[in-house]
Amino acid sequence: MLKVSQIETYYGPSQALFGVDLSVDTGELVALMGRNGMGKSTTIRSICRLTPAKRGHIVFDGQDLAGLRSFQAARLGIGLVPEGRRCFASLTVQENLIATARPGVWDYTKVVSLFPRLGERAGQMADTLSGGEQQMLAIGRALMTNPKLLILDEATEGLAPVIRQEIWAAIRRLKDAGQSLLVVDKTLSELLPIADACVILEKGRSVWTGRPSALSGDLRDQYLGV
Ligand SMILES: Nc1ncnc2c1ncn2[C@@H]1O[C@H](COP(=O)(O)OP(=O)(O)OP(=O)(O)O)[C@@H](O)[C@H]1O
Repeated sequence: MLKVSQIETYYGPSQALFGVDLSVDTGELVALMGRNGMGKSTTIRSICRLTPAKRGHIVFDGQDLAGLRSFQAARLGIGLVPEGRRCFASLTVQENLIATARPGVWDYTKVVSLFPRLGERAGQMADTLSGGEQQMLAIGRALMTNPKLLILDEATEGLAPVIRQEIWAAIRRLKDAGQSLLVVDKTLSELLPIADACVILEKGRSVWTGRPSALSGDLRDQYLGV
């Protein structure tokens, strides 16, 4: 479904990615890992065409993304839950969800059944929600676009344990339903058991790809600092 080959990405003159390879097959959950500042968010921004790669190729669902704008990548079926959530503050929960709706299996009723709290808060403005509720809204909003691939960037960061559990339960349900997922998250104890493959980034390069079961203690020490 997604094949990223040797991408190199810059912020102005400053190079952040020096050659990242990764792929996500249909129905797979791929964990994108690495310490702080190693290039995970930049890889995601490159895939979504928010910070386009200068070199290398990204092919999604058979189409090369070169030259596309970010909204066009979204239209092809790449759904992003960005770091920091970015809900529409001046819209209600229901309006946030309906604003991005596109036809498919995910609709308002289904999103609210995944996150009942969103249904309870349907008429509330997004900026009055707790951080955890905003995160659920960000995931729900991405699902409303009916993405072929859903990308989650640190979706459980900084949340209370009980809320994190709700979000992990939702991610597991999505995976069980066959949703293709690319996930960045530091909670490896939750992420690894549901990942089909892991890609480790180090200084803007993909340095290891494999099954979670092959991720040895030495690799974790060397690249993840855990
Ligand atoms: N807007 C920006 N302008 C300039 N450099 C940036 C910008 N955003 C990120 N970088 C740099 O790009 C590199 C990769 O950062 P990136 O945010 O992709 O890493 P990350 O693995 O997602 O880290 P974290 O886990 O801290 O979010 C870092 O050296 C970072 O300082």
